[in-house]
Amino acid sequence: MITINDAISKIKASISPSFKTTIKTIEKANGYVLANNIISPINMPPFRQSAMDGYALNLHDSLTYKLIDEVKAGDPHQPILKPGEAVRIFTGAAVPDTANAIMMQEKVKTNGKQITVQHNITQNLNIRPLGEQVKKGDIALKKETKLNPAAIGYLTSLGITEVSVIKKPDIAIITTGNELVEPGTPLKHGQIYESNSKMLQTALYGLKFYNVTLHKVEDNYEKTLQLLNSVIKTNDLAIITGGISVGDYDFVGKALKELKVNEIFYKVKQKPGKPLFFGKKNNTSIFALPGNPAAALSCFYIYVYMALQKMMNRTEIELPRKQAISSCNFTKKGDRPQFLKAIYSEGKVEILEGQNSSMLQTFALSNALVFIPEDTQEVKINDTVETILLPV
Ligand SMILES: Nc1nc2c(c(=O)[nH]1)N[C@H]1C(S)=C(S)[C@@H](COP(=O)(O)OP(=O)(O)OC[C@H]3O[C@@H](n4cnc5c(N)ncnc54)[C@H](O)[C@@H]3O)O[C@H]1N2
Ligand code: MOO
Repeated sequence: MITINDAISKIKASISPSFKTTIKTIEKANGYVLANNIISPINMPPFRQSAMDGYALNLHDSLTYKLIDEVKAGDPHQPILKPGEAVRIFTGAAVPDTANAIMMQEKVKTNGKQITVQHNITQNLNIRPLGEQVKKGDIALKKETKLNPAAIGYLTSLGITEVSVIKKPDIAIITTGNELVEPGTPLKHGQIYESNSKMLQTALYGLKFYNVTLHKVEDNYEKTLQLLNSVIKTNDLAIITGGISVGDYDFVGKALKELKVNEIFYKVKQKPGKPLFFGKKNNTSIFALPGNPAAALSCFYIYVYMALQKMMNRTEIELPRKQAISSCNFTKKGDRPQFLKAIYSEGKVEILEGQNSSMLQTFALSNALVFIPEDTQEVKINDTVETILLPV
């Protein structure tokens, strides 16, 4: 049995960022990481652009100008201004080459075809220069930038419609157990509804991993072997739940051994999630999470989350941790370090009742896990505790 820190270090050391790339249309690229530098195909702005509604001027020594024309946003024409001439102009419109400043209309008095500006102005005032944001041929966004809505807007403003990004992993969720049935079927004695697959799929979707397939297998060694063999070959990540403990019908460990999955660790000194397995075969990472639903989800957030971030080459790979003030007392049973379902708000955290790893009701109310280290037995009101914020 290894420590939590060892387990975390081993996962970090065994997963390298994925270099598989894929092309995404820009509207589907949010959350992806760029596989290459994006070179701007145009200047942005593509022309000298007015930043104000007002008057474009060809500056001269007097404050009075002769109004000769008008340019609206989108107009293609370029009036030619002599010194002392002005054109009416609007925000976003192309500034004529012969104009060298814009005066906002609030600071201009008009009198028919004559206008008077309130004071002298400097060259290029209120003109957004050609290529001010990015120049044609320059790097618009660097390789490894994670795309967000602003990036999608920015790249679209450059006329870009698709991008090459790091492919997100293909993920298989495999649930195991004879007792598991789909909701919709009445339960026979001894059966329960299978819930881990939907729970983990939802957690993955919440993290924007959508290439997820669901598989289930009964407690049968041959079938487990066959299924695991095929999903490991065709996915970047396999998340198995159940069948990893020591019971006579827990076949996952035996099957992984038979398939020559390289065991990186099995069993972590922690509660919940003691029988956690992590291994690799070729480039596929394999987690076998305990079947108990709350244990499976805790392990997902503490370990699988990190593996996913590492695959995506992200810098922040663990969930954020905060020191928080406990609003309740808690006594730990046993010496395993514990992750406790909790509600965090504004620096305070409440450890909830109902921490059993088979129970999800408490988890459903939680937005955090409080970490109690091995050497702490007791938490008292107002003690500071380490709190992991969940992405919920
Ligand atoms: N003799 C020992 N027994 C157990 C130990 C041990 O150290 N010695 N460890 C216990 C701990 S801790 C855990 S956690 C569980 C893990 O067992 P498995 O990973 O083999 O999981 P299962 O036995 O298959 O299932 C456990 C529990 O979870 C329910 N389950 C399983 N899959 C699902 C699912 N997809 N949806 C909903 N519920 C699921 C299953 O029915 C069981 O109740 O082992 C302890 N035993
Ligand atoms: O590790 Mo088990 O998760 O305590 O129920």
